[in-house]
Amino acid sequence: MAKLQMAGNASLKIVRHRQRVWQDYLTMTKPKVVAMLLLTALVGMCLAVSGIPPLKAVVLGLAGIGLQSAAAAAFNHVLDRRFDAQMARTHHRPLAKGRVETYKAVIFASVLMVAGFVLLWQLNALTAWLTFASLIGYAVVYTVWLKHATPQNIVIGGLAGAAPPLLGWTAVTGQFDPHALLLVMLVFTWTPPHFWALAIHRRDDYAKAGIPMLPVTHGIEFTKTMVLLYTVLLALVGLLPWLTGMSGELYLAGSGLLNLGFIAYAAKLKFADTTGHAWATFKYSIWHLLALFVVLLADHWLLAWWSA
Ligand code: HEM
Ligand SMILES: CC(C)=CCC/C(C)=C/CC/C(C)=C/COP(=O)(O)OP(=O)(O)O
Repeated sequence: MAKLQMAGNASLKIVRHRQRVWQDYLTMTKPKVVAMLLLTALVGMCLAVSGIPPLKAVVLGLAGIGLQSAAAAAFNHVLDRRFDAQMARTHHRPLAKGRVETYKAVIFASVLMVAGFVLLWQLNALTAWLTFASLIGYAVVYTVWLKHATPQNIVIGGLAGAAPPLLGWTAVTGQFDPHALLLVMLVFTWTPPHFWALAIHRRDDYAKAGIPMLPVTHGIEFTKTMVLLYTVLLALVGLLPWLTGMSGELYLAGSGLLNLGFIAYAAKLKFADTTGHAWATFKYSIWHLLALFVVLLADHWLLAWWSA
């Protein structure tokens, strides 16, 4: 009986260990961020055509962009492991804690990267190379260089995270379109208030790790002003899809409300509250982007249905 119980405990330990390993590898891919990137890519795919985009482009495109984004995130975990270990928010990460060996994480990220590239290559070379450029932009240019070089790091580096709508668009059409760049501009101007709200909340973490994020180099008050200015800029950029005729009135109303909400959060952060409101502003930014892209899609399909 005792032997049976010991064997049971041992197999339970093995199962728990396996679960932990899976969990660690999943964590390295930043799954929630990748899910959001894929939503923006999917909307890019849908807006690229008047009907429903071809299934092959959707499946291969999302899988390829998802794998390359996950690879970029895993490379970021590898290259940032020493800085992650110094910050309260990230010190428990698999590589920072040493639960996953660096060479295994590099192999994992490389396999995802190659698999993603091969899938996208089946669609077209433009999407494969653009996605690879975004991977390098985030995993190397931002993580290794920009992040430690200038407080404008996330503005410039944000271009890689803003690329998926364009990647989705080219996955379907195989060519550039200025309308796709409007979608990129939306995510690009959304990124600074998204990140700086969080950076205000986590200022001491970044100071401790010696990373020159804006609240560390220019102070919290200045960063709050920049958050507010970027939400206003985002609201203006948000008008462009409607002004250019890409999107209709449903988009105008929905994006208008969402952007006014973001301005209200940023204004409260700047004028009416202490830094305590920064976390709420960061959380709002995530729901804002999700809803903005759902509204873009709903508007696109409603317009197509209306004129069908
Ligand atoms: C350079 C650009 C960006 C920077 C520096 C940045 C930074 C961050 C950081 C540090 C977090 C973690 C917050 C936490 O501890 O909970 C986060 C969360 C998040 N970011 Fe960003 N971000 C960027 C761009 C983007 C983009 C382009 C997207 C999607 C289109 C995105 C989507 C998200 C989502 C969904 C979360 C929540 C993840 C979760 O709850 O696990 N971010 N971001
Ligand atoms: C192929 C392609 C589209 C690539 C883009 C990939 C990608 C995952 C972009 C998201 C940007 C992001 C989460 C930045 C945070 O990094 P951080 O190091 O500042 O944050 P951390 O401290 O939480 O790691």
